[in-house]
Amino acid sequence: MNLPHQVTICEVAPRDGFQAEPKWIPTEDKVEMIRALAMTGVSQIEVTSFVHPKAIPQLRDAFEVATQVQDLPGITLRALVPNVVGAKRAIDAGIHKLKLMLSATDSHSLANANCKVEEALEKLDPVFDLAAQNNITVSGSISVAFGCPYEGVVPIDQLIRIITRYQERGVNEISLADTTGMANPKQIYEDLEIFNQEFPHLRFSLHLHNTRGLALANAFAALQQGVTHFDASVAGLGGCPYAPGATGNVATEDLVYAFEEMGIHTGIHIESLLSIARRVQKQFLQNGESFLLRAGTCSQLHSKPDHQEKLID
Ligand SMILES: CC(C)(COP(=O)([O-])OP(=O)([O-])OC[C@H]1O[C@@H](n2cnc3c(N)ncnc32)[C@H](O)[C@@H]1OP(=O)([O-])[O-])[C@@H](O)C(=O)NCCC(=O)NCCSC(=O)C[C@@](C)(O)CC(=O)[O-]
Repeated sequence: MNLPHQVTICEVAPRDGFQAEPKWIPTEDKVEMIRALAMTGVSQIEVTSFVHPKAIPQLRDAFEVATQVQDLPGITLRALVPNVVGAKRAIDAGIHKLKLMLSATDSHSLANANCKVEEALEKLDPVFDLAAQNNITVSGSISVAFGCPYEGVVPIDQLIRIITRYQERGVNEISLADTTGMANPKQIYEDLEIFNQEFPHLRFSLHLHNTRGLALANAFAALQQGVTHFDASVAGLGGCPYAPGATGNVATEDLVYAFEEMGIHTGIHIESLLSIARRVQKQFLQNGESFLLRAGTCSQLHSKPDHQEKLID
């Protein structure tokens, strides 16, 4: 089977994972978690979002968080931005890569960004110019790309229209988001086949939520279409508060484990990640799911049973 040998995973727990957490997480705890994640071998972390503090009160310390993690070596610091106000703050805070917030449907866009898709796209226009002036990388994104909790199936033409707009603005990478876990592997495979044909020079990445347990299968389908960039969230934290029924992202440890077992290199140390996941699970409320937290890795099963160890002692 023709699969990539290496993938890049962007850890999104500090943004997607925390954004809907109702209890205030002190800035120093957020910074500490980002620092711990940076030690796992991950190369990109979405550290926060620069959105309106009334929309996401938990991330109102975005500037402080971003400025306090500037010293992390070799880590691309990414932040989600919905418009030029957020982009300017993100750049001032030292963010390396902007991920643009955009929905595929008017209903989700109205709920999430207070305007329809066309207007949201227009609001992104000055972001491209600002990013270019500051030499900052921009990644496009499309929420509810594989199904919308308000409108159901999203016509492929609508996705192609949005991707075309991104391409016209010089975007090279587009993150396709399955916001409420409505995608299935066949759909992911077939949609990506079309996008790869229509946009051979664009890189598509996947942002999967595990709402219906299909995230790993969807990731596998994407691999078969050559996708090498994925988002994931430690302990499976996450969910968009403006998408009814949203639950956590695919757990980073599950994705890393699945890839590494297939011989696909992630660069991420699974045991370090699992120790963070255990802490996260204890510390935060979450609606995510992590199979590895429950079952451990297969190599953990190879340790001797208790009674044997006693006999040996
Ligand atoms: C988009 C807006 C800002 C529109 O909100 P709005 O009220 O329509 O904004 P506006 O442009 O009319 O401006 C109103 C005021 O807000 C200010 N403002 C304007 N922009 C910003 C900003 N960036 N940061 C701080 N302040 C801002 C602006 O300066 C102005 O201030 P005033 O002049 O009245 O004093 C708002 O609806 C918003 O912040 N939405 C964010 C919602 C959100 O964060 N959702 C979760 C993330 S998306 C997600 O989870 C999906 C994803 C990415 O993970 C992928 C997936 O799974 O689908």
